[in-house]
Amino acid sequence: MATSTDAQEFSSIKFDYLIIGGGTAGLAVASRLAEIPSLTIGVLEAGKSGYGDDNIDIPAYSGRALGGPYDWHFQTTPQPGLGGRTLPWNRGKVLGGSSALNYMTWNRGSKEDYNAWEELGNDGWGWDSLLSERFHPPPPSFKDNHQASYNEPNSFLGEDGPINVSYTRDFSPSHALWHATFNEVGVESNPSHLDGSNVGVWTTIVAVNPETATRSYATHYCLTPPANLHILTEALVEQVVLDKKDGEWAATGVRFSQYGKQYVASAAREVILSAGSVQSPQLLELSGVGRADVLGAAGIPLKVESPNVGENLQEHIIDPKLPHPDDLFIEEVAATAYEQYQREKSGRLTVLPCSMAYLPVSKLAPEEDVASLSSRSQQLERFGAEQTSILSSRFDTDKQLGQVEFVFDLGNWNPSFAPKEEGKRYCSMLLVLQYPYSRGSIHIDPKDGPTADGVPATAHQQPVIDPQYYVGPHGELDLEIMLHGAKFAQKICSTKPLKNVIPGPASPSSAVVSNEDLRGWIVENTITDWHPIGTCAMGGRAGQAGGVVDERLRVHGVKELRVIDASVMPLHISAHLQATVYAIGEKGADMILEDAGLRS
Ligand SMILES: Cc1cc2nc3c(=O)[nH]c(=O)nc-3n(C[C@H](O)[C@H](O)[C@H](O)COP(=O)(O)OP(=O)(O)OC[C@H]3O[C@@H](n4cnc5c(N)ncnc54)[C@H](O)[C@@H]3O)c2cc1C
Repeated sequence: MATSTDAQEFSSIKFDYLIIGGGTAGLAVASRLAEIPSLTIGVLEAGKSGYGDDNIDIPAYSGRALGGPYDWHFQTTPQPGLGGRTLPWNRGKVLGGSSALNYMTWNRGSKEDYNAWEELGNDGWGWDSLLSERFHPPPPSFKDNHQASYNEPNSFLGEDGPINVSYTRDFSPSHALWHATFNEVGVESNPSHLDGSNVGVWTTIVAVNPETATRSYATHYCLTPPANLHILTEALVEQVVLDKKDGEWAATGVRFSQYGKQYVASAAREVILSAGSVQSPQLLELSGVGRADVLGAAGIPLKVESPNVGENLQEHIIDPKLPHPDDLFIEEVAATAYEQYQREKSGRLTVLPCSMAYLPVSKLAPEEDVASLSSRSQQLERFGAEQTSILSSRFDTDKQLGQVEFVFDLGNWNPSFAPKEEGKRYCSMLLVLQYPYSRGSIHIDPKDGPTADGVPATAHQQPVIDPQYYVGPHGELDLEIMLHGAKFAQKICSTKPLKNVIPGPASPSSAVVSNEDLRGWIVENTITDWHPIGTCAMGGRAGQAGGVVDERLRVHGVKELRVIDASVMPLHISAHLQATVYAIGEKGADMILEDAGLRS
């Protein structure tokens, strides 16, 4: 893996394009731009390379890197809607970014999710094949044994590309019960869940290369970088350098620090911000682009007033339910599992959560409740006519969109749950809200500056992350949808064949019966799904009044500066994010090359 930590040498290079953040989108952009040999590309990544580390590579070890040296260790502010709790918000501080930390699930939203972005005036962002993966089909017997089905021959899966996706080699014993249980309550298996509608029950594919049985992630875009691609690690970008060109602000480079020393690197063509949904808005604000009140309070001189920087934060949220498992677990012998993994690339260490189902609220709640939720969604004032119409149409029964996701996994996913019985093991039924109404924000913290000496807030400090979970009329709607989801999850856990191995509820306990109690349990147990978006959103027709970047991802009010990462999504999608983020990276790189006249 050819990266460098030589900041002195890096800052002496004359770059055409500089990319801030060597994460999921950033490395996709960098490697695509570097395909043009006449261009010189630089990437600055705050973390180290974790290439070859078992805690990143081995599928069943996913989760181990959370809270360790590859994590930014972010936290939300105390959330009134969660009883005052703060939530840890893990993000990857490592080459590959959050794609090195995630749980490897690989899926897409429904067709309507992307079409909604286009309907807002972001031309070119509708559902049209954006394939960035190389799919490895399983053998036919495997498909039947594990209900691992995808649509042939018209599958919307890539056949080329640096990211490899496949079915896991082995499955948890619980997966054999998953489809049948949903089928029993009338939910059909969906063999084409990647082709534009994810509604139904299915077996997910994952970002794992089956030949090596290891995680396939953004670093694989740049394993052997060409000579014109320079990747500097352990370099924290502190600011985008903005200079006046022909009377307008333009990005000309970045200021960064490494091991306590300050440097500048310059870009002749463009700077690209790919620091993710938490730090792309932070860096815009630190560079003088954002809300006047936020920048003023933190001591940052305002260059471009942009009211939506850091606003519009949307997050998927999880409620982990924990039924008692009976005989699902097989005895774990760690050393044997590791040996088997090394020898055969199979066994327990290749297992990931794969049991998925996405359902519309109309499958979870009585008709009158769905009508009431739809009507409440139309009365929300915040979103404007276009967004309100898109959001409320998600309750239409003919649309069949996956408003709530259900995932089953062995193990305790609930950090608030302390098992009462020593040695007792649990499994988790996760329910995940896909189209949240709650809107939060991420901003630089006025507490961090200006100090008494006039030093403003810096990139070394954590921004204020305030997702506003379950707050106000928007949040109440989210809570109601989660309530219906939680009841449905209880129904699934008490339906055969899953019921046969779950003797009874653990959390919520059997004492939690009324809606009121269940709402209380949701408030106490909701955690992040690590899917923040929207903080530098595409504004569509509304322009800067509706977002931060235009549909070609150019920052409003600043020339030669783009944002390319999860933060540009204007509305949430019903899916895990990485496939879409890679697609944003690939599409963003195409746009850069087209706009520079380097590709038609
Ligand atoms: C724990 C976890 C589990 C997840 N599970 C799944 C899953 O199973 N499936 C799925 O599809 N999605 C999952 N996701 C979501 C998905 O991984 C992310 O949405 C996606 O990777 C975000 O990509 P990004 O390019 O926007 O940001 P990132 O990949 O986070 O990249 C941002 C990069 O910028 C760097 N950076 C930030 N600030 C600076 C700075 N000032 N200077 C220099 N560098 C900087 C960061 O270190 C990082 O490398 C998960 C995410 C997490 C964290």
